[in-house]
Amino acid sequence: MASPPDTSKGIKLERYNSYIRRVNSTKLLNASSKLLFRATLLVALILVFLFTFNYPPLADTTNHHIHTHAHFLSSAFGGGGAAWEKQVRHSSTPRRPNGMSVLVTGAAGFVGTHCSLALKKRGDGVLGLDNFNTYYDPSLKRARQAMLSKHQIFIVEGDLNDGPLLAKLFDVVPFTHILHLAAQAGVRYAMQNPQSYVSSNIAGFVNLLEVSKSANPQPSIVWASSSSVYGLNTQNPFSELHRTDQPASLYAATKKAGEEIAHTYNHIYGLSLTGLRFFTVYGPWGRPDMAYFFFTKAILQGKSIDVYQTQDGKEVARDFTYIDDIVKGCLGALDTAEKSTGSGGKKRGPAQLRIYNLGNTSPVPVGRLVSILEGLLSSKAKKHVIKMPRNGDVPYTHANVSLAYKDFGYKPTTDLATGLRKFVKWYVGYYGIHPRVKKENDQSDDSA
Ligand SMILES: O=C(O)[C@H]1O[C@H](OP(=O)(O)OP(=O)(O)OC[C@H]2O[C@@H](n3ccc(=O)[nH]c3=O)[C@H](O)[C@@H]2O)[C@H](O)[C@@H](O)[C@H]1O
Repeated sequence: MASPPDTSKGIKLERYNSYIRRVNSTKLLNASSKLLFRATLLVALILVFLFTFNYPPLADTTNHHIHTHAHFLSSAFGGGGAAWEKQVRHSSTPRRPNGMSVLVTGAAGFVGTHCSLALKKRGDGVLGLDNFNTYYDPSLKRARQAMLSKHQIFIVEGDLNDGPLLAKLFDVVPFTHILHLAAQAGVRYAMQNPQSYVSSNIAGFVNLLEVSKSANPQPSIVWASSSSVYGLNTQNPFSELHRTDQPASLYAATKKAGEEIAHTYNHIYGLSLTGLRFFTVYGPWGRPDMAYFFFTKAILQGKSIDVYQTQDGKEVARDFTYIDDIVKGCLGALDTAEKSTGSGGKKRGPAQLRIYNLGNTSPVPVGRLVSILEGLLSSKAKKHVIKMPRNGDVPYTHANVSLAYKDFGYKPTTDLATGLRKFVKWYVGYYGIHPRVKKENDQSDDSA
């Protein structure tokens, strides 16, 4: 009889194999938990990094971001996060039927702040963009930002030259309009820092147009040009038909370049573009680098001011235009802006291309500006009358606004004395000054 086969070796082998399987599966488990741990650590590190640098900032109150932003500008935009996107959407959503959704660049600037408020008050959606640069006191820009924030207007802190950031904004919001006011302003500063004009007014504008032409839908764009484009033009009052090929400053040249660049993007991509030539805009929440503003400060401090006159001893004059009139002009231009005709970078037909003067139609000599301020501040200015330095200034500006009147009813209504009274009232309130400001004829003023 054949003996039964010996199975003891097979059983031993089977036990050994199952032992090996157990050991291997434990190793596998350990390896995968290590991998999971490392991945979690990496995600946590990325999150800590993003929150530390707060980019893009959620609610920014310090100057710290001016520097961190510069650091990030060269790198690609990293995405905004859900809370950030919610703020962006909320701010830009219109609250009236057929309301606009407007991206306001330079929203923490003088004209940007006033226009943002006016748009929001009538039910349009407004998202601000501003780089809070230090060309003039950024704390004034922060104060404007705080005022806008009270009206549920969110300002994204970023630069026009940050392509990924702009693209992200257009991903999140289908803007119907852009009110493009961000720029390097100031005529005389262009001799000190020419590159900043090229960077903001040319490169930044092109970047904005690049993103706009690729957007779907393409927005309609209204943007700030300048009375300075008339340069050495001698015909008066300045009409949009007059020559603008003789700029007297680099500032003017970059604004004129903007007008030509607008033509190109309109021609190739069907972008609807409206340029507004602002004439020396002044008023509450204004720009400290402008003469009416720093004259006020100097007069109150008893310091001397330089009052320019032309080389042949004549008075220099400006068509000073009050901010509320400019805001009406900006809204009128937005309301009459036709849709862009292209989409996703392709033109589908001819689109609107416009240029308008927005001035006051009533030039006032700088000497008269000073005497109005003296009256309002009850202080004598220490005037130092000098020949206008060769710094890009022009002797005289005077707007013909009949085109803006015809197309959107633009009609300035504030004379310089009335506007300066409102400015001085704001100035002394904002800076907490108690001068001997005249009280008579004082009218209530809602400032912004
Ligand atoms: O319309 C514009 O497109 C520009 O308007 C504004 O430029 P300007 O009209 O030059 O305003 P602003 O500097 O306030 O000088 C006012 C007057 O004071 C004279 N002026 C100036 C300085 C000084 O020390 N003394 C003086 O007499 C000076 O000669 C001038 O006659 C904006 O700044 C500019 O960004 C742009 O938007």
